[in-house]
Amino acid sequence: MTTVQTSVYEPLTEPKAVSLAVRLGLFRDGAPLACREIGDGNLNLVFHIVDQETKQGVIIKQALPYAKVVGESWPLTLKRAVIESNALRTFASYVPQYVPKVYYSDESLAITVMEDLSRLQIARKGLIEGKTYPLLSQHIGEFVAKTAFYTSDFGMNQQEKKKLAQSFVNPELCKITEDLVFTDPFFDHETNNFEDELRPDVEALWRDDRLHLEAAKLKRKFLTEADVLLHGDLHTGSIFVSADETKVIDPEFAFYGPIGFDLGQFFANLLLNALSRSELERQPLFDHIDRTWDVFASVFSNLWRTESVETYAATPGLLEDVLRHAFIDAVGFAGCEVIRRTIGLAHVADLDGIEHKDERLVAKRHALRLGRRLIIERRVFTGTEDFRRLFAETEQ
Ligand SMILES: Nc1ncnc2c1ncn2[C@@H]1O[C@H](COP(=O)(O)OP(=O)(O)O)[C@@H](O)[C@H]1O
Ligand SMILES: CSC[C@H]1O[C@H](OP(=O)(O)O)[C@H](O)[C@@H]1O
Repeated sequence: MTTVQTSVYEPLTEPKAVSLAVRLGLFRDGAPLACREIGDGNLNLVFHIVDQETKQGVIIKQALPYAKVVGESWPLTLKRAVIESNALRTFASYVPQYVPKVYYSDESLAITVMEDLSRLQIARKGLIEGKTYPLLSQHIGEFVAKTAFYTSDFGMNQQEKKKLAQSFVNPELCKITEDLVFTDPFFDHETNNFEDELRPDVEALWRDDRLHLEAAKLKRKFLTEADVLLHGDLHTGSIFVSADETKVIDPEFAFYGPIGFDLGQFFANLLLNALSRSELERQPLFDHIDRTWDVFASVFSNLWRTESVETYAATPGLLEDVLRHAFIDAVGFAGCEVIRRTIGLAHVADLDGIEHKDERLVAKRHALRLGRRLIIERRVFTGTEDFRRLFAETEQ
């Protein structure tokens, strides 16, 4: 991986980002450059630098030595920038059409210089505006199927896979997910954040032994199953989209984990958007869940049958077993994500943006019932149509 180490770390400012872009020769000599810090995520700085004449831009993303959303009291490794640029390059070797081009990265400065995707829109924003994006699920299904297959023990040399997995050991970022997705929301923890009116509903979750057992099994999978290279945070805020193009960004949580995790996060964020919509406007979200799974299963199965490097791949029943477990796990992981985005530290604009408080509380209570049953009843799911059924059953 071509990540260079040149300078001493310091957080960039807009003028310093411009100087860096000039020093790196990213623009023609004398180009009139404008720069804005546009980061709206929880962790990093993102500088958008544009040549005002040609309108061509680049993105310089820089990790801070702490989690931006909390501040310096939450130190966080700068190594996540290397993980992010290496993950983008690894994904690009399988699905270049679905990730931004990485032009340059520097480990000491914790920066990734990449393609400017401003022509597209962040999927979460567009979905909140009611857009539907007909190709989103086909593209994400293919992205997940190809990256999962080609980084698995069935799609690559098994010794090389172990080395690749080593290079993506990502303990600090995984710990964030272990805590914020799988643990804190299920207990009375200081990171949780919810409206006072939800307290009785939340306390019921904290007392729910059955839920705890199933959440614990899912967390154990996340901790122990080094199956495929995951994006690790595949929510709709990590996807740029238009009517015909899809690009996945922000894989700083990448690591080797259970195959169903990315699918589960994506399903959950579609469900969170559905929770913010009226009944008549929800169908496109469920259609996206159907299509994501169908495309994933079909592309993954085709690769398994035609390109597998593992002798046992042809064993009748094995592929079906892998797909079945990926699906069940995805349902459970989706449940954890729905719950944590409702009462945990990091919320989503889909729910928090519901202006009328009573409506917001109705949607959030629905989210908690839905998340709980996704976790507990994941094994009785026979297909993606069960998301519709459970969504309707948990409405009241
Ligand atoms: N390649 C890109 N092109 C254009 N805008 C980008 C690009 N990458 C990130 N952004 C902008 O910066 C925001 C935060 O980026 P993200 O990678 O999600 O940061 P964080 O890691 O802090 O969550 C995105 O929501 C998007 O608006
Ligand atoms: C303290 S990190 C909280 C939350 O933020 C990350 O998302 P993003 O980088 O896209 O803002 C991730 O989902 C973490 O769980």
